[in-house]
Amino acid sequence: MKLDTKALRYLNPSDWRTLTAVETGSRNHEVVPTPLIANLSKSSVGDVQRSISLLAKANLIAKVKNAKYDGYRLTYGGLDYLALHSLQKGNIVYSVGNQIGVGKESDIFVVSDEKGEQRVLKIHRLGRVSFKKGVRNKRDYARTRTQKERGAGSWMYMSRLAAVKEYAYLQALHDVGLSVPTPLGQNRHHLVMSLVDGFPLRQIDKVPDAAGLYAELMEMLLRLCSLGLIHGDFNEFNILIREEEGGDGVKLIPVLIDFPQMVSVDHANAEFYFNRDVECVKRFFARRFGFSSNEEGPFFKDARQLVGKDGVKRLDVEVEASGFSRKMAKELEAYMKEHGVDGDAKASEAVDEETADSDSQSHEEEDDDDSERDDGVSEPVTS
Ligand SMILES: Nc1ncnc2c1ncn2[C@@H]1O[C@H](COP(=O)(O)OP(=O)(O)OP(=O)(O)O)[C@@H](O)[C@H]1O
Repeated sequence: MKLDTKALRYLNPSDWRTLTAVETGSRNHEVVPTPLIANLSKSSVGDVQRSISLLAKANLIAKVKNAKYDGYRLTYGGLDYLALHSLQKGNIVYSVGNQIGVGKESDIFVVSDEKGEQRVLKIHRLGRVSFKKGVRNKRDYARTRTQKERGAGSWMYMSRLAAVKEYAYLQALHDVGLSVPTPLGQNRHHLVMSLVDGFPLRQIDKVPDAAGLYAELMEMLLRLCSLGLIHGDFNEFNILIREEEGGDGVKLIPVLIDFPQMVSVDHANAEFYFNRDVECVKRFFARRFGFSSNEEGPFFKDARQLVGKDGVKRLDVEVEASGFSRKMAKELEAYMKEHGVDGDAKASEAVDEETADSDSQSHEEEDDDDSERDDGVSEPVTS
């Protein structure tokens, strides 16, 4: 989805208040009635009318005729503006540059701060799939939705949860020195992190020391486990490789970038996810680099022993306490399950030698037409 920031500069305070009013009103209104917008925005009637028409023209809000009354709803563009505006006020983002990634559930942009330093803006867009197909719209306006559907079930809320989750893990992992981008800020469904100067492992054809890199990735999985976490989507799409000059030549450093499925080692499906992570790396190294380790494992039962060993912090517990609660985790998980969101695990499994070359592209194409994702990776336990 495009992020057209043109109007960002010319919105005046009344426009921002009006946009915020539509957002606030959306919490309990499918379609926010115009008088409510006026009321919430605390602007004069004339100002509100002007702002509404400007916001509608810029596609930040959309007019909806509902059976009972006319009103407006916030668009993804409008929510983007509110998030960006807050990130700009917090001096986290100054300007928005090129889009560098389109995921199934997110868009990635390069942004810069005031000094021109480049950063990455990741915008979570859960629910975009149903929007595209109009499924959700039809459902939304055909009947009155329950409170749960309006609030907790909405794309806005779920996208925000996904960003809160990613940011909480990013912070926790960064704090303990795991190789992840530096978290820089989060607002609504947006999060900002440092730009990693590297490429997804997926795009790398040759490595000087496959055994070394493999060992490092397994080490990372075990380290995560010792911190109480299972990645759940640990694969060549979510590991960036950057080069670092060292005394003995160039070293390849893996950086973990995406944790849509991160779960606690105590999660009912922890073992399944752990094994799948291990298998993903094994399969990729065999296929791409012709490397297979002589060692079996690592096994979950051994990895599980590492949890909390030598006083290591449990990040699953910490993250839960830090703002991404167990209730939020459950809501997000249920939503992702319902919508067939399952990271890249299946995509990685499905690709064989023939398609492996043009992969980054095929991954994107897949994102586009595979709208109703049905990854079908069976999980043994439903929690
Ligand atoms: N911090 C970063 N630095 C550099 N590039 C990044 C960074 N974060 C993401 N990218 C780029 O954007 C791409 C998509 O990122 P990410 O995997 O986080 O998005 P996603 O929406 O979860 O994708 P998908 O759903 O397809 O897995 C990455 O493959 C990488 O090329």
